[in-house]
Amino acid sequence: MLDLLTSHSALGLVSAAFAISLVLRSYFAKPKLPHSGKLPPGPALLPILGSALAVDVTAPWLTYKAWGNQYGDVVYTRLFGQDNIIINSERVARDLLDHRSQNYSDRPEIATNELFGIDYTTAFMRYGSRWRLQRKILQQSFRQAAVPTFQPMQIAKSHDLLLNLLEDPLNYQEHLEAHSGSVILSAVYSYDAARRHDYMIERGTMALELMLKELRPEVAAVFSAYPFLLRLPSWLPGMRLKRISPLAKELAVENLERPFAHTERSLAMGSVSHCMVATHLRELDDGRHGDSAWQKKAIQESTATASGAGTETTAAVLMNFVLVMILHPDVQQKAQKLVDSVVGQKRLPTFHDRPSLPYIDAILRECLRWHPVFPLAIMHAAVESDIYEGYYIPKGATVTPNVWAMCHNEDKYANAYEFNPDRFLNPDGTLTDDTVSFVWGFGRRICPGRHLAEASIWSAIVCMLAVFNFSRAKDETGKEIEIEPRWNPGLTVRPLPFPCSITPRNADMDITALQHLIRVSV
Ligand code: HEM
Repeated sequence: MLDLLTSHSALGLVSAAFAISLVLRSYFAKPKLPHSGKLPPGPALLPILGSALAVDVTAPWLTYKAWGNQYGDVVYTRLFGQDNIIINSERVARDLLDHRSQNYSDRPEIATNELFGIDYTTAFMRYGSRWRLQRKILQQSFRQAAVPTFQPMQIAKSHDLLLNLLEDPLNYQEHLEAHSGSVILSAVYSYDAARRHDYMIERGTMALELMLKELRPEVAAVFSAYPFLLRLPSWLPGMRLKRISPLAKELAVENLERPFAHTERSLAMGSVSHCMVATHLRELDDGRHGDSAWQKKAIQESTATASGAGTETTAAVLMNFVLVMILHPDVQQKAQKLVDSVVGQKRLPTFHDRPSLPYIDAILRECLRWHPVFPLAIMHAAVESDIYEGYYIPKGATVTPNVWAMCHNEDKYANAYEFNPDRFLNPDGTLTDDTVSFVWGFGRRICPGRHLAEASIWSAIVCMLAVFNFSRAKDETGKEIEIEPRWNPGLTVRPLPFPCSITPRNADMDITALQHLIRVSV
Protein backbone atom coordinates (compact mmCIF):
# COMPACT_ATOMS: atom_id res chain seq x y z
CA MET A 1 0.00 0.00 0.00
CA LEU A 2 2.76 2.43 0.92
CA ASP A 3 4.58 2.00 -2.35
CA LEU A 4 1.37 2.67 -4.22
CA LEU A 5 1.00 5.92 -2.38
CA THR A 6 4.58 6.99 -2.81
CA SER A 7 4.96 6.11 -6.48
CA HIS A 8 2.98 9.19 -7.53
CA SER A 9 5.12 12.32 -7.46
CA ALA A 10 2.12 14.58 -6.83
CA LEU A 11 1.71 12.77 -3.61
CA GLY A 12 5.23 13.46 -2.41
CA LEU A 13 4.17 15.77 0.35
CA VAL A 14 1.49 13.43 1.65
CA SER A 15 3.94 10.56 1.53
CA ALA A 16 6.63 12.42 3.43
CA ALA A 17 4.20 13.49 6.15
CA PHE A 18 2.88 9.97 6.28
CA ALA A 19 6.34 8.40 6.60
CA ILE A 20 7.39 10.80 9.36
CA SER A 21 4.21 10.19 11.31
CA LEU A 22 4.67 6.44 10.97
CA VAL A 23 8.18 6.62 12.38
CA LEU A 24 7.08 8.85 15.27
CA ARG A 25 4.07 6.72 16.04
CA SER A 26 6.08 3.56 15.85
CA TYR A 27 8.78 4.97 18.14
CA PHE A 28 6.50 6.41 20.80
CA ALA A 29 4.16 3.43 20.78
CA LYS A 30 6.87 1.04 22.00
CA PRO A 31 5.69 -0.65 25.20
CA LYS A 32 7.22 0.74 28.38
CA LEU A 33 8.48 -2.28 30.27
CA PRO A 34 8.27 -2.46 34.07
CA HIS A 35 11.71 -2.65 35.80
CA SER A 36 11.90 -6.43 36.00
CA GLY A 37 9.79 -7.19 32.94
CA LYS A 38 10.77 -8.72 29.66
CA LEU A 39 8.62 -9.27 26.63
CA PRO A 40 8.09 -12.82 25.34
CA PRO A 41 10.65 -13.85 22.71
CA GLY A 42 9.92 -13.27 19.04
CA PRO A 43 11.34 -12.47 15.62
CA ALA A 44 13.55 -9.43 14.96
CA LEU A 45 11.57 -6.24 14.46
CA LEU A 46 12.01 -3.72 11.67
CA PRO A 47 11.21 -0.05 12.31
CA ILE A 48 7.55 0.73 11.52
CA LEU A 49 6.71 -2.61 9.90
CA GLY A 50 7.78 -4.70 12.89
CA SER A 51 7.56 -8.35 11.81
CA ALA A 52 5.06 -7.69 9.02
CA LEU A 53 7.40 -8.63 6.16
CA ALA A 54 8.17 -12.02 7.69
CA VAL A 55 4.50 -13.05 7.81
CA ASP A 56 3.02 -15.18 5.03
CA VAL A 57 -0.22 -13.21 4.55
CA THR A 58 -1.89 -16.12 2.75
CA ALA A 59 -1.40 -18.40 5.78
CA PRO A 60 -0.09 -16.41 8.79
CA TRP A 61 -0.85 -19.38 11.08
CA LEU A 62 2.00 -21.26 9.39
CA THR A 63 4.45 -18.42 10.04
CA TYR A 64 3.22 -18.21 13.64
CA LYS A 65 3.58 -21.98 14.08
CA ALA A 66 7.16 -21.81 12.76
CA TRP A 67 7.87 -18.97 15.22
CA GLY A 68 6.38 -21.16 17.93
CA ASN A 69 8.89 -23.92 17.10
CA GLN A 70 11.71 -21.39 17.32
CA TYR A 71 10.66 -19.17 20.25
CA GLY A 72 8.13 -21.16 22.26
CA ASP A 73 4.41 -21.21 23.02
CA VAL A 74 4.19 -17.46 23.63
CA VAL A 75 5.63 -15.20 20.93
CA TYR A 76 5.84 -11.41 20.87
CA THR A 77 5.63 -9.50 17.58
CA ARG A 78 4.92 -5.99 16.56
CA LEU A 79 2.86 -5.38 13.45
CA PHE A 80 2.60 -1.78 12.28
CA GLY A 81 3.18 -0.47 15.78
CA GLN A 82 0.70 -2.81 17.46
CA ASP A 83 1.87 -5.23 20.18
CA ASN A 84 0.77 -8.75 19.33
CA ILE A 85 1.05 -11.86 21.46
CA ILE A 86 0.75 -15.14 19.60
CA ILE A 87 -0.26 -18.22 21.56
CA ASN A 88 0.84 -21.49 19.99
CA SER A 89 -0.39 -24.02 22.55
CA GLU A 90 -3.70 -25.02 24.07
CA ARG A 91 -2.14 -24.94 27.56
CA VAL A 92 -1.23 -21.25 27.33
CA ALA A 93 -4.50 -20.36 25.60
CA ARG A 94 -6.41 -21.96 28.50
CA ASP A 95 -4.20 -20.24 31.10
CA LEU A 96 -4.70 -16.79 29.62
CA LEU A 97 -7.93 -16.72 27.62
CA ASP A 98 -9.97 -19.10 29.81
CA HIS A 99 -8.54 -18.72 33.32
CA ARG A 100 -7.75 -15.01 33.11
CA SER A 101 -10.69 -14.21 30.87
CA GLN A 102 -11.57 -11.04 32.81
CA ASN A 103 -8.40 -9.55 31.33
CA TYR A 104 -8.40 -11.13 27.88
CA SER A 105 -11.95 -10.78 26.57
CA ASP A 106 -11.50 -7.46 24.82
CA ARG A 107 -11.12 -7.08 21.04
CA PRO A 108 -8.74 -4.68 19.30
CA GLU A 109 -10.24 -1.53 17.80
CA ILE A 110 -10.59 -2.22 14.09
CA ALA A 111 -10.95 1.07 12.25
CA THR A 112 -12.32 -0.45 9.06
CA ASN A 113 -15.40 -1.97 10.74
CA GLU A 114 -17.17 1.39 10.90
CA LEU A 115 -16.30 2.07 7.29
CA PHE A 116 -18.05 -1.17 6.29
CA GLY A 117 -21.01 -0.57 8.63
CA ILE A 118 -20.31 -3.68 10.70
CA ASP A 119 -19.29 -1.99 13.95
CA TYR A 120 -22.52 -3.29 15.54
CA THR A 121 -21.23 -6.88 15.28
CA THR A 122 -20.95 -8.74 18.60
CA ALA A 123 -17.91 -10.66 17.34
CA PHE A 124 -15.77 -7.53 16.80
CA MET A 125 -17.14 -5.44 19.66
CA ARG A 126 -14.98 -4.12 22.49
CA TYR A 127 -15.50 -5.72 25.91
CA GLY A 128 -18.16 -3.70 27.79
CA SER A 129 -21.85 -3.36 28.60
CA ARG A 130 -23.04 -3.28 24.96
CA TRP A 131 -21.19 -6.53 24.19
CA ARG A 132 -22.35 -8.12 27.47
CA LEU A 133 -26.01 -7.56 26.67
CA GLN A 134 -25.66 -8.93 23.13
CA ARG A 135 -23.72 -11.93 24.39
CA LYS A 136 -26.45 -12.70 26.96
CA ILE A 137 -29.09 -12.69 24.21
CA LEU A 138 -26.99 -15.06 22.07
CA GLN A 139 -26.24 -17.40 24.99
CA GLN A 140 -29.89 -17.69 25.97
CA SER A 141 -30.92 -18.68 22.46
CA PHE A 142 -28.14 -21.11 21.63
CA ARG A 143 -27.08 -22.69 24.93
CA GLN A 144 -26.79 -26.47 24.85
CA ALA A 145 -30.17 -27.07 26.50
CA ALA A 146 -31.96 -24.77 24.02
CA VAL A 147 -30.69 -26.09 20.70
CA PRO A 148 -32.59 -29.43 20.49
CA THR A 149 -35.71 -27.34 19.74
CA PHE A 150 -34.13 -26.59 16.37
CA GLN A 151 -33.49 -30.24 15.46
CA PRO A 152 -36.66 -30.89 13.38
CA MET A 153 -35.90 -27.76 11.35
CA GLN A 154 -32.24 -28.79 10.93
CA ILE A 155 -33.30 -32.22 9.64
CA ALA A 156 -35.78 -30.60 7.22
CA LYS A 157 -33.04 -28.32 5.88
CA SER A 158 -30.75 -31.33 5.43
CA HIS A 159 -33.51 -32.98 3.38
CA ASP A 160 -33.66 -29.84 1.22
CA LEU A 161 -29.91 -30.17 0.75
CA LEU A 162 -30.36 -33.76 -0.48
CA LEU A 163 -32.98 -32.65 -3.02
CA ASN A 164 -30.71 -29.84 -4.25
CA LEU A 165 -27.73 -32.19 -4.60
CA LEU A 166 -29.78 -34.75 -6.50
CA GLU A 167 -31.23 -32.17 -8.88
CA ASP A 168 -28.08 -30.19 -9.47
CA PRO A 169 -24.92 -31.93 -8.14
CA LEU A 170 -22.47 -29.70 -9.99
CA ASN A 171 -23.42 -26.64 -7.93
CA TYR A 172 -22.77 -28.42 -4.64
CA GLN A 173 -21.03 -25.40 -3.12
CA GLU A 174 -24.11 -23.24 -3.64
CA HIS A 175 -26.31 -25.90 -2.01
CA LEU A 176 -24.05 -26.22 1.02
CA GLU A 177 -24.20 -22.44 1.45
CA ALA A 178 -27.99 -22.49 1.03
CA HIS A 179 -28.19 -25.20 3.72
CA SER A 180 -26.10 -23.22 6.22
CA GLY A 181 -27.89 -19.96 5.44
CA SER A 182 -31.37 -21.44 5.65
CA VAL A 183 -30.71 -23.12 9.04
CA ILE A 184 -29.45 -19.90 10.59
CA LEU A 185 -32.19 -17.71 9.07
CA SER A 186 -34.80 -20.09 10.43
CA ALA A 187 -33.22 -20.37 13.91
CA VAL A 188 -32.71 -16.62 14.19
CA TYR A 189 -35.65 -15.10 12.29
CA SER A 190 -38.14 -17.92 11.63
CA TYR A 191 -37.54 -17.16 7.98
CA ASP A 192 -38.21 -20.13 5.70
CA ALA A 193 -35.75 -19.64 2.83
CA ALA A 194 -36.49 -20.86 -0.67
CA ARG A 195 -34.69 -24.15 -1.34
CA ARG A 196 -32.61 -22.46 -4.05
CA HIS A 197 -31.74 -18.87 -5.01
CA ASP A 198 -33.21 -17.28 -1.92
CA TYR A 199 -32.89 -13.48 -2.05
CA MET A 200 -32.12 -13.04 1.66
CA ILE A 201 -29.43 -15.76 1.59
CA GLU A 202 -27.88 -14.35 -1.57
CA ARG A 203 -27.66 -10.82 -0.13
CA GLY A 204 -26.19 -12.15 3.12
CA THR A 205 -23.62 -14.21 1.23
CA MET A 206 -22.69 -11.20 -0.89
CA ALA A 207 -22.12 -9.06 2.22
CA LEU A 208 -19.95 -11.75 3.82
CA GLU A 209 -17.91 -12.36 0.68
CA LEU A 210 -17.25 -8.65 0.33
CA MET A 211 -16.18 -8.38 3.95
CA LEU A 212 -13.96 -11.47 3.92
CA LYS A 213 -12.33 -10.51 0.62
CA GLU A 214 -11.74 -6.82 1.29
CA LEU A 215 -11.28 -6.66 5.06
CA ARG A 216 -8.43 -9.13 5.16
CA PRO A 217 -6.65 -9.10 8.53
CA GLU A 218 -3.47 -7.53 7.09
CA VAL A 219 -5.46 -4.70 5.45
CA ALA A 220 -7.49 -4.08 8.60
CA ALA A 221 -4.21 -4.06 10.61
CA VAL A 222 -2.69 -1.25 8.50
CA PHE A 223 -5.79 0.96 8.68
CA SER A 224 -6.30 0.25 12.38
CA ALA A 225 -2.70 1.17 13.16
CA TYR A 226 -2.93 4.34 11.07
CA PRO A 227 -6.62 5.35 11.06
CA PHE A 228 -5.83 8.76 9.54
CA LEU A 229 -5.35 6.88 6.23
CA LEU A 230 -9.11 6.47 6.15
CA ARG A 231 -9.43 10.23 5.79
CA LEU A 232 -7.53 10.19 2.47
CA PRO A 233 -9.74 10.64 -0.60
CA SER A 234 -11.19 7.47 -2.07
CA TRP A 235 -9.78 8.13 -5.58
CA LEU A 236 -6.19 7.65 -4.34
CA PRO A 237 -4.49 4.39 -5.30
CA GLY A 238 -4.60 2.00 -2.35
CA MET A 239 -7.96 3.37 -1.14
CA ARG A 240 -10.13 0.70 -2.76
CA LEU A 241 -11.63 -0.01 0.64
CA LYS A 242 -13.18 3.44 0.68
CA ARG A 243 -14.51 3.09 -2.84
CA ILE A 244 -16.44 -0.08 -2.10
CA SER A 245 -17.53 0.92 1.41
CA PRO A 246 -20.90 2.42 0.28
CA LEU A 247 -21.98 -0.97 -1.12
CA ALA A 248 -20.66 -2.80 1.96
CA LYS A 249 -22.58 -0.39 4.24
CA GLU A 250 -25.76 -0.79 2.23
CA LEU A 251 -25.56 -4.58 2.56
CA ALA A 252 -24.74 -4.38 6.27
CA VAL A 253 -27.79 -2.19 6.95
CA GLU A 254 -29.98 -4.46 4.83
CA ASN A 255 -28.82 -7.55 6.76
CA LEU A 256 -29.51 -5.78 10.02
CA GLU A 257 -33.00 -4.57 9.11
CA ARG A 258 -34.67 -6.74 6.47
CA PRO A 259 -34.83 -10.16 8.20
CA PHE A 260 -35.62 -8.50 11.53
CA ALA A 261 -38.58 -6.68 9.95
CA HIS A 262 -39.72 -10.05 8.55
CA THR A 263 -39.94 -11.52 12.08
CA GLU A 264 -41.68 -8.43 13.46
CA ARG A 265 -44.29 -8.74 10.71
CA SER A 266 -44.74 -12.47 11.31
CA LEU A 267 -45.10 -11.88 15.04
CA ALA A 268 -47.78 -9.28 14.43
CA MET A 269 -49.64 -11.78 12.20
CA GLY A 270 -49.14 -14.60 14.72
CA SER A 271 -47.35 -16.78 12.15
CA VAL A 272 -43.92 -17.23 13.67
CA SER A 273 -42.13 -20.45 14.63
CA HIS A 274 -39.64 -20.74 17.49
CA CYS A 275 -36.69 -18.41 16.81
CA MET A 276 -34.20 -16.13 18.53
CA VAL A 277 -35.81 -12.80 17.56
CA ALA A 278 -39.36 -13.82 18.47
CA THR A 279 -38.30 -15.16 21.88
CA HIS A 280 -36.52 -11.96 22.81
CA LEU A 281 -39.11 -9.57 21.36
CA ARG A 282 -41.84 -11.36 23.34
CA GLU A 283 -39.81 -10.92 26.52
CA LEU A 284 -39.49 -7.25 25.68
CA ASP A 285 -43.27 -6.97 25.39
CA ASP A 286 -43.60 -8.42 28.90
CA GLY A 287 -42.15 -5.10 30.05
CA ARG A 288 -39.57 -6.81 32.25
CA HIS A 289 -36.71 -4.79 30.76
CA GLY A 290 -35.89 -1.19 31.63
CA ASP A 291 -34.67 0.56 28.50
CA SER A 292 -36.58 -1.27 25.80
CA ALA A 293 -35.12 0.73 22.87
CA TRP A 294 -31.59 -0.24 23.98
CA GLN A 295 -32.74 -3.84 24.43
CA LYS A 296 -34.39 -3.96 21.02
CA LYS A 297 -31.27 -2.58 19.36
CA ALA A 298 -29.21 -5.27 21.13
CA ILE A 299 -31.58 -7.97 19.87
CA GLN A 300 -31.35 -6.65 16.33
CA GLU A 301 -27.56 -6.40 16.42
CA SER A 302 -26.86 -9.75 18.06
CA THR A 303 -29.27 -11.57 15.74
CA ALA A 304 -27.67 -10.01 12.66
CA THR A 305 -24.28 -11.12 14.03
CA ALA A 306 -25.52 -14.68 14.54
CA SER A 307 -26.90 -14.76 11.04
CA GLY A 308 -23.58 -13.62 9.54
CA ALA A 309 -21.39 -15.76 11.82
CA GLY A 310 -23.36 -18.93 11.20
CA THR A 311 -23.47 -19.01 7.41
CA GLU A 312 -19.94 -19.04 6.02
CA THR A 313 -18.55 -21.11 8.89
CA THR A 314 -20.80 -24.16 8.71
CA ALA A 315 -20.69 -24.12 4.90
CA ALA A 316 -16.87 -24.16 5.08
CA VAL A 317 -16.90 -27.27 7.30
CA LEU A 318 -19.28 -29.01 4.90
CA MET A 319 -16.93 -28.17 2.01
CA ASN A 320 -14.11 -29.78 4.01
CA PHE A 321 -16.35 -32.81 4.50
CA VAL A 322 -17.08 -33.28 0.78
CA LEU A 323 -13.39 -32.83 -0.02
CA VAL A 324 -12.22 -35.48 2.47
CA MET A 325 -14.89 -37.95 1.42
CA ILE A 326 -13.37 -37.82 -2.08
CA LEU A 327 -9.79 -37.95 -0.84
CA HIS A 328 -10.54 -40.83 1.57
CA PRO A 329 -13.02 -43.30 0.00
CA ASP A 330 -12.21 -45.80 2.77
CA VAL A 331 -13.56 -43.41 5.42
CA GLN A 332 -16.63 -42.75 3.31
CA GLN A 333 -17.39 -46.45 2.81
CA LYS A 334 -16.90 -47.27 6.47
CA ALA A 335 -19.26 -44.43 7.47
CA GLN A 336 -21.91 -45.47 4.93
CA LYS A 337 -21.80 -49.06 6.12
CA LEU A 338 -22.30 -47.94 9.71
CA VAL A 339 -25.18 -45.63 8.76
CA ASP A 340 -26.81 -48.50 6.85
CA SER A 341 -26.39 -50.87 9.80
CA VAL A 342 -28.08 -48.45 12.23
CA VAL A 343 -30.65 -46.73 10.01
CA GLY A 344 -31.32 -49.29 7.25
CA GLN A 345 -32.28 -48.08 3.79
CA LYS A 346 -35.99 -47.46 4.24
CA ARG A 347 -35.66 -44.15 6.03
CA LEU A 348 -33.18 -41.30 6.50
CA PRO A 349 -31.14 -40.77 9.69
CA THR A 350 -32.50 -38.61 12.52
CA PHE A 351 -30.98 -37.17 15.69
CA HIS A 352 -32.23 -40.25 17.58
CA ASP A 353 -29.58 -42.25 15.68
CA ARG A 354 -26.73 -39.98 16.81
CA PRO A 355 -25.69 -41.91 19.95
CA SER A 356 -25.47 -45.12 17.85
CA LEU A 357 -23.21 -43.48 15.25
CA PRO A 358 -20.03 -42.33 17.06
CA TYR A 359 -18.01 -42.67 13.84
CA ILE A 360 -20.03 -39.83 12.25
CA ASP A 361 -19.18 -37.60 15.21
CA ALA A 362 -15.54 -38.65 14.85
CA ILE A 363 -15.64 -37.53 11.19
CA LEU A 364 -17.24 -34.26 12.24
CA ARG A 365 -14.52 -33.57 14.83
CA GLU A 366 -11.80 -34.46 12.36
CA CYS A 367 -13.32 -32.08 9.75
CA LEU A 368 -13.20 -29.31 12.37
CA ARG A 369 -9.60 -30.15 13.34
CA TRP A 370 -7.95 -31.08 10.04
CA HIS A 371 -8.54 -27.68 8.44
CA PRO A 372 -10.00 -25.33 11.08
CA VAL A 373 -12.38 -22.71 9.70
CA PHE A 374 -10.94 -20.03 12.01
CA PRO A 375 -7.20 -20.92 12.05
CA LEU A 376 -6.49 -17.91 14.28
CA ALA A 377 -9.94 -17.76 15.95
CA ILE A 378 -10.71 -14.06 16.38
CA MET A 379 -8.11 -11.87 18.06
CA HIS A 380 -8.61 -11.11 21.73
CA ALA A 381 -7.00 -8.08 23.43
CA ALA A 382 -5.56 -7.45 26.90
CA VAL A 383 -7.57 -5.00 29.05
CA GLU A 384 -4.62 -4.40 31.41
CA SER A 385 -0.94 -5.29 31.31
CA ASP A 386 -0.13 -8.69 32.78
CA ILE A 387 2.77 -10.97 33.70
CA TYR A 388 2.68 -14.58 32.47
CA GLU A 389 5.46 -17.07 33.26
CA GLY A 390 7.81 -14.12 33.79
CA TYR A 391 6.87 -12.38 30.53
CA TYR A 392 5.29 -8.96 30.31
CA ILE A 393 2.10 -8.64 28.24
CA PRO A 394 1.38 -4.98 27.51
CA LYS A 395 -2.03 -3.43 28.06
CA GLY A 396 -3.93 -3.28 24.75
CA ALA A 397 -1.82 -6.02 23.12
CA THR A 398 -3.76 -8.16 20.69
CA VAL A 399 -3.71 -11.82 21.65
CA THR A 400 -3.95 -14.29 18.79
CA PRO A 401 -4.62 -17.96 19.61
CA ASN A 402 -3.04 -20.03 16.86
CA VAL A 403 -5.81 -22.62 16.61
CA TRP A 404 -4.07 -24.09 13.56
CA ALA A 405 -1.00 -24.92 15.66
CA MET A 406 -3.19 -26.49 18.36
CA CYS A 407 -4.98 -28.62 15.74
CA HIS A 408 -1.63 -29.76 14.34
CA ASN A 409 0.12 -30.44 17.62
CA GLU A 410 1.92 -33.72 16.90
CA ASP A 411 2.15 -34.57 20.62
CA LYS A 412 -1.63 -34.69 20.80
CA TYR A 413 -2.49 -35.67 17.21
CA ALA A 414 -0.01 -38.12 15.69
CA ASN A 415 0.43 -37.50 11.93
CA ALA A 416 -1.59 -34.35 12.44
CA TYR A 417 -1.76 -33.44 8.75
CA GLU A 418 -3.53 -36.72 7.94
CA PHE A 419 -7.31 -36.95 7.97
CA ASN A 420 -8.03 -39.74 10.43
CA PRO A 421 -11.37 -39.81 12.32
CA ASP A 422 -10.23 -42.87 14.30
CA ARG A 423 -8.13 -40.58 16.49
CA PHE A 424 -11.39 -39.57 18.21
CA LEU A 425 -12.45 -43.14 19.00
CA ASN A 426 -11.53 -45.31 21.98
CA PRO A 427 -10.55 -48.95 21.31
CA ASP A 428 -14.14 -49.98 22.17
CA GLY A 429 -15.50 -47.66 19.44
CA THR A 430 -16.90 -44.99 21.77
CA LEU A 431 -15.95 -41.34 21.35
CA THR A 432 -12.98 -39.96 23.27
CA ASP A 433 -13.34 -36.92 25.55
CA ASP A 434 -11.53 -34.72 23.01
CA THR A 435 -14.18 -32.53 21.40
CA VAL A 436 -11.54 -30.23 19.76
CA SER A 437 -13.22 -27.49 21.75
CA PHE A 438 -10.50 -24.95 20.92
CA VAL A 439 -11.79 -24.61 17.35
CA TRP A 440 -14.67 -22.65 18.91
CA GLY A 441 -12.36 -20.14 20.59
CA PHE A 442 -11.85 -19.34 24.25
CA GLY A 443 -13.10 -17.86 27.51
CA ARG A 444 -15.95 -15.38 27.54
CA ARG A 445 -15.67 -15.00 23.77
CA ILE A 446 -16.11 -18.68 22.92
CA CYS A 447 -18.47 -19.18 19.96
CA PRO A 448 -22.03 -19.01 21.30
CA GLY A 449 -23.34 -20.80 18.20
CA ARG A 450 -21.21 -23.93 18.62
CA HIS A 451 -23.99 -26.31 19.70
CA LEU A 452 -26.27 -25.20 16.88
CA ALA A 453 -23.42 -25.40 14.35
CA GLU A 454 -22.39 -28.92 15.40
CA ALA A 455 -25.95 -30.19 15.09
CA SER A 456 -26.36 -28.57 11.65
CA ILE A 457 -23.16 -30.11 10.38
CA TRP A 458 -23.97 -33.52 11.88
CA SER A 459 -27.42 -33.71 10.31
CA ALA A 460 -26.12 -32.60 6.90
CA ILE A 461 -23.24 -35.06 6.77
CA VAL A 462 -25.18 -38.06 8.04
CA CYS A 463 -27.97 -37.44 5.51
CA MET A 464 -25.48 -36.94 2.66
CA LEU A 465 -23.70 -40.19 3.58
CA ALA A 466 -27.00 -42.08 3.62
CA VAL A 467 -27.91 -41.02 0.08
CA PHE A 468 -24.82 -40.11 -1.95
CA ASN A 469 -21.42 -41.30 -3.06
CA PHE A 470 -18.76 -38.62 -3.37
CA SER A 471 -15.95 -39.33 -5.82
CA ARG A 472 -13.50 -37.73 -8.22
CA ALA A 473 -15.07 -36.19 -11.33
CA LYS A 474 -14.02 -37.67 -14.68
CA ASP A 475 -12.82 -35.80 -17.77
CA GLU A 476 -14.24 -36.32 -21.27
CA THR A 477 -11.98 -39.36 -21.78
CA GLY A 478 -13.34 -40.97 -18.61
CA LYS A 479 -10.15 -40.36 -16.65
CA GLU A 480 -10.45 -39.28 -13.02
CA ILE A 481 -9.54 -35.63 -12.44
CA GLU A 482 -6.92 -35.28 -9.72
CA ILE A 483 -7.70 -32.78 -6.97
CA GLU A 484 -5.11 -30.38 -5.62
CA PRO A 485 -6.84 -29.06 -2.53
CA ARG A 486 -6.46 -25.33 -1.97
CA TRP A 487 -8.03 -23.09 0.64
CA ASN A 488 -8.90 -19.40 0.41
CA PRO A 489 -6.95 -17.16 2.79
CA GLY A 490 -8.64 -14.78 5.24
CA LEU A 491 -10.32 -14.58 8.63
CA THR A 492 -12.23 -17.76 7.78
CA VAL A 493 -10.78 -20.44 5.56
CA ARG A 494 -12.61 -22.84 3.27
CA PRO A 495 -11.62 -25.13 0.40
CA LEU A 496 -11.77 -23.53 -3.03
CA PRO A 497 -14.23 -25.36 -5.31
CA PHE A 498 -12.88 -28.62 -6.72
CA PRO A 499 -14.20 -30.97 -9.42
CA CYS A 500 -16.40 -33.56 -7.82
CA SER A 501 -18.95 -36.23 -8.70
CA ILE A 502 -21.99 -36.64 -6.43
CA THR A 503 -24.18 -39.58 -7.39
CA PRO A 504 -26.96 -41.41 -5.52
CA ARG A 505 -25.84 -44.65 -3.89
CA ASN A 506 -29.05 -46.29 -5.02
CA ALA A 507 -29.23 -46.21 -8.84
CA ASP A 508 -33.06 -46.04 -8.67
CA MET A 509 -33.02 -42.87 -6.61
CA ASP A 510 -34.78 -40.04 -8.43
CA ILE A 511 -36.58 -36.97 -7.09
CA THR A 512 -39.85 -38.85 -6.57
CA ALA A 513 -38.10 -41.67 -4.71
CA LEU A 514 -36.15 -39.20 -2.57
CA GLN A 515 -39.27 -37.18 -1.75
CA HIS A 516 -40.94 -40.43 -0.68
CA LEU A 517 -37.95 -41.36 1.49
CA ILE A 518 -38.08 -37.93 3.09
CA ARG A 519 -41.83 -38.23 3.77
CA VAL A 520 -41.49 -41.57 5.51
CA SER A 521 -38.53 -40.32 7.58
CA VAL A 522 -40.25 -37.43 9.38
C1 HEM B 1 -18.46 -24.42 12.16
C2 HEM B 1 -19.06 -23.35 12.58
C3 HEM B 1 -18.45 -22.32 13.47
C4 HEM B 1 -17.17 -22.17 13.91
C5 HEM B 1 -15.95 -23.05 13.61
C6 HEM B 1 -17.14 -21.00 14.76
C7 HEM B 1 -16.01 -20.54 15.42
C8 HEM B 1 -15.96 -19.35 16.12
C9 HEM B 1 -14.76 -18.81 16.70
C10 HEM B 1 -13.37 -19.43 16.66
C11 HEM B 1 -15.11 -17.64 17.30
C12 HEM B 1 -14.16 -16.69 18.03
C13 HEM B 1 -14.06 -17.09 19.49
C14 HEM B 1 -13.04 -16.27 20.27
O1 HEM B 1 -12.95 -15.07 20.07
O2 HEM B 1 -12.31 -16.85 21.09
C15 HEM B 1 -16.53 -17.44 17.10
C16 HEM B 1 -17.23 -16.36 17.55
C17 HEM B 1 -18.58 -16.20 17.36
N1 HEM B 1 -19.45 -17.08 16.76
FE1 HEM B 1 -18.97 -18.83 15.89
N2 HEM B 1 -18.40 -20.48 14.83
C18 HEM B 1 -19.24 -21.26 14.06
C19 HEM B 1 -20.61 -21.10 13.90
C20 HEM B 1 -21.37 -20.14 14.50
C21 HEM B 1 -22.81 -20.05 14.47
C22 HEM B 1 -23.75 -21.08 13.81
C23 HEM B 1 -23.16 -18.92 15.14
C24 HEM B 1 -24.52 -18.36 15.40
C25 HEM B 1 -25.47 -18.90 16.02
C26 HEM B 1 -21.94 -18.29 15.61
C27 HEM B 1 -21.88 -17.11 16.33
C28 HEM B 1 -20.72 -16.54 16.80
C29 HEM B 1 -20.67 -15.25 17.47
C30 HEM B 1 -21.85 -14.33 17.75
C31 HEM B 1 -19.32 -15.04 17.82
C32 HEM B 1 -18.74 -13.84 18.56
C33 HEM B 1 -18.66 -14.13 20.05
C34 HEM B 1 -18.10 -12.96 20.85
O3 HEM B 1 -17.28 -12.20 20.34
O4 HEM B 1 -18.49 -12.83 22.02
N3 HEM B 1 -20.87 -19.07 15.22
N4 HEM B 1 -17.03 -18.51 16.39
